[in-house]
Amino acid sequence: MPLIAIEDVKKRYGDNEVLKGIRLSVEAGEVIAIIGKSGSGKSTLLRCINGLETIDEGSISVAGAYLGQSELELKTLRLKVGMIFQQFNLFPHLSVGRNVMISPMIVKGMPEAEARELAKKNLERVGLGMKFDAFPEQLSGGQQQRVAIARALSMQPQALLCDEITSALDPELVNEVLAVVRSLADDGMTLLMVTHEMRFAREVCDRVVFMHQGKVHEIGPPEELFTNPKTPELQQFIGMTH
Ligand SMILES: Nc1ncnc2c1ncn2[C@@H]1O[C@H](COP(=O)(O)OP(=O)(O)OP(=O)(O)O)[C@@H](O)[C@H]1O
Repeated sequence: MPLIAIEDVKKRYGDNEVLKGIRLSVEAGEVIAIIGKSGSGKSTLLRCINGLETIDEGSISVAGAYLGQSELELKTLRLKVGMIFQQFNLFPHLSVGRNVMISPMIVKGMPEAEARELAKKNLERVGLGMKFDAFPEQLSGGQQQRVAIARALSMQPQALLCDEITSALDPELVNEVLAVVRSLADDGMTLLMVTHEMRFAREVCDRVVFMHQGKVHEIGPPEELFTNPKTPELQQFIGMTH
């Protein structure tokens, strides 16, 4: 059974059908890049998987739990799936360590000492063990995004959804964040990434999903999609990104 099963998902905003029947199965440990033009529905798909948006038709399940409409089901789902955004959204008035500790304490009722140990471990995992007591404004954008990754990891998710997590960074800071994502992939984390980093998609991802007008237009291993795109839409998209 796949870790994430997306079946015939449709999503509308008013008359605008943004997702037009998405089917996608993600196995545990898979790393998937989602690419496509602006407006093709990439972010909406991630937000639906995390339960930030409701779906109009179809079903989404994560580790056997279905994304239903009830608050309890939503909460269960959100505990299984972490999400990282383009903006880091750290609490400016809390130390880095507290930023990472706060969700497990509040959402899971984890005792403070345990949350502190977990935060230390996850900050070390993203190379920021020494920044535990620093404040977000004292960090570079790349470091802040790595804190956001540590914060997502502190919820011990079964999958991480990354929505253009390097797009707000200066070019010289992109690689340090991608290196952390690469190490998570090496450790077996299931990752779904909306990304414009085609080289990263090629090197790190097991499969690439090309979305076009609310549908999965092409899907396959990166070497296949990038070297031998089947549709004119993907050929054009690849041409644009080179
Ligand atoms: N909250 C919303 N209300 C109304 N329409 C929305 C909303 N969110 C997204 N849309 C519309 O849904 C479509 C898909 O948007 P989405 O952000 O998923 O695309 P995307 O492929 O992620 O694009 P980008 O690469 O620009 O982020 C767009 O036409 C957008 O205007």
